[in-house]
Amino acid sequence: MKAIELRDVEVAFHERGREVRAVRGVSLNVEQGEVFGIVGFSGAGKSTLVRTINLLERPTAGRVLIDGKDITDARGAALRGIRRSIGMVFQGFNLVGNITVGANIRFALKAGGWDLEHWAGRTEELLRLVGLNDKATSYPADLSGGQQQRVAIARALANNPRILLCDEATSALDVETTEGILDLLRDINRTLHITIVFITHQLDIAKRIFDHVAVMEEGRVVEQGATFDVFSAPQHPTTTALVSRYLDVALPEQIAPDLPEGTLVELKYRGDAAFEPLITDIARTYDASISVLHANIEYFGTRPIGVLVVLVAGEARRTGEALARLRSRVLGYRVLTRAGKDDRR
Ligand SMILES: Nc1ncnc2c1ncn2[C@@H]1O[C@H](COP(=O)(O)OP(=O)(O)OP(=O)(O)O)[C@@H](O)[C@H]1O
Repeated sequence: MKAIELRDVEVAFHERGREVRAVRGVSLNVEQGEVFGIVGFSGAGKSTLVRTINLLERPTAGRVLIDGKDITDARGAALRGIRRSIGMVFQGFNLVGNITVGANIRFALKAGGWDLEHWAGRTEELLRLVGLNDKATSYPADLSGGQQQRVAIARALANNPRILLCDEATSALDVETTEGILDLLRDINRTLHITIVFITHQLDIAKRIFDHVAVMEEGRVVEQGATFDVFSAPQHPTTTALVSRYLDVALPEQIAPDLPEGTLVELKYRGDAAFEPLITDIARTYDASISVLHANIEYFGTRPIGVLVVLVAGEARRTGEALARLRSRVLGYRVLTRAGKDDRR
């Protein structure tokens, strides 16, 4: 079942007589219970698009459906109800600084219409869920960035939302803290069955938790699908650029000039296919020498994408045939120059 459906959504801003079309005719479906990612470079329209889901940004055109119900024109009490059923967390945490962690959460409970008698119990329950049971009386400034984001997540979950929107929720955090927050979000997604929409420009986040992903560029969704499929065989130049930035191998320049003669090639392949036998086979068939200089496997969810850098040497014509054969068997093929700079073919 679809938790979120966007149909031909447009958002235009008017700034000093100029129109900015931040979102241009975006249609996408987010299934109930999944983690859906939106990736793209800065200014692509990701935040604006996600803000249409809870109508923080009202579409200029198009429709927004939540659980099959068209909410595009909701106002007043109906709009407040929708906002309560959709939690949101931001890069900058957005906690109120001069009140305690507990008070920040009670704020959300009050807005959600909870009876006073349930506030204490619910606050404790939420803080326990995010692993901060002992922090109710602390102030946000006394917590680490990761802890502050945990409070923001607890607050966003206060009113039992069915959907959680995360806008660059880990971008202000270091790698280890990010991992903790991503694990927490995955747990919340699995145990509470909350659908998550997560914006990021970082592929290492995308590969860890997204089930499906949409790639945005200049207000449009240029590619979408299952995360592994999109990133293992990108179709659009923006996706290719995102993946390349993440997966490309930079050989240390000092070893490159010392390498023996031959062609240096970077290969990308779906890591579930056994690749080593193929290399041995090609080397034997074309009487070429193929040495593996670098091998790396990156997991997207449970599925791997492999990156290899090989040096192919031998008699020129046979080597050319070996390279052509290799190229026909991989997802990505790139000839590297000795200085480590690429020479795209
Ligand atoms: N309130 C606004 N008024 C005018 N223009 C806006 C407004 N909000 C966003 N924009 C413009 O819309 C475009 C998309 O912005 P948006 O923040 O949605 O992109 P983004 O992909 O989330 O970028 P980032 O990753 O940098 O946050 C940008 O050109 C931005 O300047």
